[in-house]
Amino acid sequence: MPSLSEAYHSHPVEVHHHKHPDFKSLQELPDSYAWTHPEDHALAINTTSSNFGSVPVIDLSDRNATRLIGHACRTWGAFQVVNHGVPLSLLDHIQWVGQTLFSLSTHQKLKATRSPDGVTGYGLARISSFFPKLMWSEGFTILGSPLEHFQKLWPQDYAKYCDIVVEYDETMKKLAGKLMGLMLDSLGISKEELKWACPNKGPLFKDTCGALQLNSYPTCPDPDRAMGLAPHTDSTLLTILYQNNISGLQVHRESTGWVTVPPIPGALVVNVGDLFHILSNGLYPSVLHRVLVNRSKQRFSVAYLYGPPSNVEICPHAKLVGPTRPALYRAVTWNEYLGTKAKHFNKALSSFQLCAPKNGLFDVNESHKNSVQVG
Ligand SMILES: C=C1C[C@]23C[C@H]1CC[C@H]2[C@@]12CCC[C@@](C)(C(=O)O1)[C@H]2[C@@H]3C(=O)O
Ligand SMILES: O=C(O)CCC(=O)C(=O)O
Ligand SMILES: [Fe+2]
Repeated sequence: MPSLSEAYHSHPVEVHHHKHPDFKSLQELPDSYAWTHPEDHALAINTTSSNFGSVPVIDLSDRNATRLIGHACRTWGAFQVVNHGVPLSLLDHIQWVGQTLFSLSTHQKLKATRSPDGVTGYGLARISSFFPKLMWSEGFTILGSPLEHFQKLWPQDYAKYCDIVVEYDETMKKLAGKLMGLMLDSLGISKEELKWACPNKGPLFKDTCGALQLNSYPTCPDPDRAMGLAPHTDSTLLTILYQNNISGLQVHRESTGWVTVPPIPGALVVNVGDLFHILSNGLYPSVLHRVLVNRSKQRFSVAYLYGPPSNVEICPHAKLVGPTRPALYRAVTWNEYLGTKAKHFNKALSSFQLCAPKNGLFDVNESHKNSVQVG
């Protein structure tokens, strides 16, 4: 069974780590990081508005939680959760791990560099190659045990950092299973109706895969022209995001444009990912999001990227497919999806489309041909 760590073997993602700057030493924004240019509207960073409210905040102990989650997924593709049961101390601890990691010297961090065909380790945003400008951030991806990398970063005291990551991973996995159940429930699908969710032995959703992404957005000398993390959707079923108390995350909504997701102490942000989009047959669209940076405060976040067991094919659920609503996507495993994302980035989802919603039917091969390869 190919594991997630092999997702990029067929499509190595070349990111030029040697260009990695020491952000702190830069007094001015280098041109390679400047996303706005008077003649280049395509790269405009403008936040359209933020007077229209933001993503719903849902109390998981509310008896209407399922309905509220359904509404949030349909209309925003994202929501915040409170009363989620994750101890605040654990959120503090994982933030401490991230902050300690990113404040190591560049030389030290590069010892744990992510390889082009690997998933884990330190590096610039993997999606960098699809954009003409660099992003003002650094990241660290963890899959399973962080031991190997952490031993390189902290030869003496890696164990205490590992313990926190393992606890965070386990806690997020449980919460993700719960959220997955609620999201399915809101579509009228019980867990028993999703075969892979119910293994013969052990708890529901026990064989799922998860990755942790630690992100740091250093203070920036010219934040209005910089981009922390460029617009993207996550290639997951769902993503649980912890952000520190510095705002920067924005979600895109057709009707309003870019909307800030304000940090709420102790709350977690949940994003619908591309695989849930497929599973829901397009009813819960994956949310486009990005991160802006600021001049005076370092921003920090941790994403738990949640997906199905690696051998499972995700397809539109039978209950959501019928004569008036054909299956919009073909079946795909998480590995195949990540490989396609690495190659086609924001064209990945439509490359699995079976019928174009507006222009009627067209064949899958057509859609493959049409997907543009950038970078
Ligand atoms: C399991 C995943 C999901 C990944 C790839 C791999 C590990 C890291 C994830 C992210 C995290 C940052 C944004 C993103 C777009 C990126 O560049 O790396 C994500 C990507 C995806 O959701 O496609
Ligand atoms: O930093 C954030 O708030 C968002 C990070 C993100 O989108 C990701 O890691 O996929
Ligand atoms: Fe994301």
